[in-house]
Amino acid sequence: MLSVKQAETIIFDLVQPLARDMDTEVVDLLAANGRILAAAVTSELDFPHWDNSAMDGYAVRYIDVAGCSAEQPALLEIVEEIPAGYQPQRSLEPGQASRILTGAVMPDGADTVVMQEVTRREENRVFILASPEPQAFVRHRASFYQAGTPLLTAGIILNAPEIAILAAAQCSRLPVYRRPRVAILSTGDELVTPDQPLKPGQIVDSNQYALAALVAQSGGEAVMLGIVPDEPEVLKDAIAQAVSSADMVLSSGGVSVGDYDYVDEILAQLGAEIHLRAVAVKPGKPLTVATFSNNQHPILYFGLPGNPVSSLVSFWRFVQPAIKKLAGLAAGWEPVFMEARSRHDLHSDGKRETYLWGKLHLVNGVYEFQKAGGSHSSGNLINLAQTNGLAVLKVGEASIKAGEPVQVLQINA
Ligand SMILES: Nc1nc2c(c(=O)[nH]1)N[C@H]1C(S)=C(S)[C@@H](COP(=O)(O)OP(=O)(O)OC[C@H]3O[C@@H](n4cnc5c(N)ncnc54)[C@H](O)[C@@H]3O)O[C@H]1N2
Ligand code: MOO
Ligand SMILES: [Mg+2]
Repeated sequence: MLSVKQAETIIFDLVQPLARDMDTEVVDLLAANGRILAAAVTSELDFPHWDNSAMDGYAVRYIDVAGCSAEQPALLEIVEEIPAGYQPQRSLEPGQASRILTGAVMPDGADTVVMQEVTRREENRVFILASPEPQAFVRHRASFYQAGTPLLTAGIILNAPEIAILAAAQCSRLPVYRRPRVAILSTGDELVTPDQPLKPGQIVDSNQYALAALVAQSGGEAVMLGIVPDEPEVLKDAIAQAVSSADMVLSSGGVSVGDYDYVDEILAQLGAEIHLRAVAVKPGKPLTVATFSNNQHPILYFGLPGNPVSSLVSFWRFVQPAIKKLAGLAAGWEPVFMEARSRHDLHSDGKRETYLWGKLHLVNGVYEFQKAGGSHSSGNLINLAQTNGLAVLKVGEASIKAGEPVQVLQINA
């Protein structure tokens, strides 16, 4: 059986990001929030656009005020008032200053700003009561960004800072990657939808909903294909349809060794290349990963285990990074682990890499891991509520004692 690390390498290497030339759409700035930029952006504007003042005060010539003090103030004549948004009309001559406000354009001749608090105004004259540093409080043109140089690179996620930068650069329509379409189907004769009456022996298809929520959170567009019975011909048609309509397919159930576990067999019949069938991980051991290469873009197929927690853990560990990479994210799509101090003794059988779900708490600057109470059975959904981390016990690591460090995979972040 493959280790988690080996499986991860195989899976992530199989993912080919959407194409920058074809798989994009142009959206308005606000609609770009959370999307992935598909082309590099440069601006023809310098930032700041002009030399301007960082303070409310007086624009001066440094040479006029160097060495002054409260005892021996420099006295300057005020020749103009420059609020933000106003183009200065006067150039400073020796002995002159301009009243200037934060963000306003520096007048010609001035090289330094003196903040209001170290001045005393008398009508159209100002006393400078302390010697500033040369060029104090001047934000120089292009000191933050030079026109024509790279502003934002392709493959980054657009959040509030990037939206602000793009607005400032007057980019109101942007090329972003389209969201990858991820088809989801649930297999099992025992499954019903949440609004169907439950007969004895039946259970509700919760995986479809959990996976759809996770796909959306990961930047994909979930295409919910519903419940497919454990009938090979029906399942075959459903998988074929899923593959032809999406960039990635997720099924849950039917990947173990039971009499009704048909997924692997059908994938083989449909001509898929199967890359792995099981991983030494708990929960989530039966995991089938296959590719269909009959399309322009290879379609990655994940046959997730049916147990509710197993399918989610497989998603968090392997599928989420794959969707983010597929979606065009150039960096930072990998799973995020953080170190925490365990609040409890954690146990595993040491044979498979084991993931225990719980909550990370930040206490005095240190993360602590609180294991969820109740059963850590892969069939128990209930105690997953409000968890945000999966503590990892490596193969051969049968226990981690309370107070010891543990690696925790961040989920639902
Ligand atoms: N003899 C063996 N039996 C099993 C093994 C094994 O190695 N040898 N592995 C076990 C492990 S580990 C897992 S995990 C499960 C995986 O089973 P399948 O992927 O084949 O899933 P199913 O048999 O279809 O269902 C398992 C379980 O999950 C429930 N389920 C299925 N789909 C959904 C859904 N959409 N929403 C909610 N719950 C779902 C299903 O009713 C079953 O209870 O196999 C073990 N067996
Ligand atoms: O590996 Mo299974 O996923 O324990 O339930
Ligand atoms: Mg089964």
